[in-house]
Amino acid sequence: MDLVNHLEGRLLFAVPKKGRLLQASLNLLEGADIQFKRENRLDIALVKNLPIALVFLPAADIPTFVGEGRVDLGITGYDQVQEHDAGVRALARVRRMSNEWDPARAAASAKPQGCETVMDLGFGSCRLQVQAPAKGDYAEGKDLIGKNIGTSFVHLAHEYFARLELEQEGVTDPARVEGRKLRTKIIELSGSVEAACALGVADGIVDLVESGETMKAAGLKAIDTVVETSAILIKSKAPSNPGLVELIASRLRGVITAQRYVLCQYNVPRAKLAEATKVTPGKRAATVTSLDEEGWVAVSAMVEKKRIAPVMDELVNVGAEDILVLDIHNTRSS
Ligand SMILES: Nc1ncnc2c1ncn2[C@@H]1O[C@H](COP(=O)(O)OP(=O)(O)OP(=O)(O)O)[C@@H](O)[C@H]1O
Ligand SMILES: O=P(O)(O)OC[C@H]1O[C@H](OP(=O)(O)OP(=O)(O)O)[C@H](O)[C@@H]1O
Repeated sequence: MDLVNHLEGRLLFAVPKKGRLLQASLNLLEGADIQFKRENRLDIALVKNLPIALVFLPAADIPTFVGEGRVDLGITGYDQVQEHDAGVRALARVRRMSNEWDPARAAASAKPQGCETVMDLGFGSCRLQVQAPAKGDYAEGKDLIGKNIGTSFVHLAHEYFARLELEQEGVTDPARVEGRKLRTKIIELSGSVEAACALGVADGIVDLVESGETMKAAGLKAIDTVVETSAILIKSKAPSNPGLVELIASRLRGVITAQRYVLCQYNVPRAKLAEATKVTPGKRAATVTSLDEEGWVAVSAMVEKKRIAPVMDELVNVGAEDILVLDIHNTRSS
């Protein structure tokens, strides 16, 4: 089937085609019952049960497609959106300074540009950090001013060092950051950035750190954080079907909540109810029902998965009995 000719009337939804965000994104789509079959090597898949087409793109390109309004929705890292936005600021500055810049024409091409964050998706958490050799003398970002910096995040690295250089010169005007000609040399690398210091290409790097294992193995240490990031859902400023965007967002929110929470049920003497519901206040409020046994009630409340063990300990101390913890398959709320 010629998929490109079947996109008419469908909401375009960009999903990372590989890398760290791929599997968690696919799990989320499955949880939201977005059904599709991706043919081998094809980067477009039609959703069977909704008027959506999934477009599989590199995470780094998704903010561009969504920001230009070519794709309605996308899953990518917050770091990638920040890098894209820093690139747009740099380009705008170059245009303003060249003859190409025509404010009237820019205002006339009025299609809203840029993307908006719909929600945090709760996975892909890591930090974009400035790193230097663990055994070297560089202890802070400013020690790397004037040095060689390897990174895939060239625009964020440029802005970071532009700020430091201006600070060192005592300049406080933030407008001078964009497009500043740097004394620091930013070297663009597309992967395995950590190798750059050991191989003499760079004095320091700006790259992502999650567990810190890659950084440690390369003999590096983090000396500053540029951006804290996690996966986010973004939408274009003028999506083709805002109602469908809302529906997808609501389904994804339901899946994420279900992944984060468990349902805790227990019986407790009515006299201890106030104490017990302080331990499990629920998302909005705990559900309390009377038991056949005089003086006892049953309580059920959602509890964050990561807190469930101490919560159960506290419930036992309060006098709760028959404590059950149940997985939540899916949730929905307005
Ligand atoms: N170690 C990590 N832990 C958690 N999230 C990460 C990690 N590394 C990257 N990410 C997130 O995943 C996004 C995509 O990174 P990833 O390295 O998977 O990209 P990729 O599309 O495979 O590109 P590349 O070919 O450059 O590696 C990053 O922008 C970041 O938001
Ligand atoms: O702190 P850690 O848990 O070790 O993770 C950090 C590494 O993960 C990412 O790279 P990835 O493995 O995705 O490959 P890449 O270098 O090709 O981008 C990132 O660029 C770091 O290299």
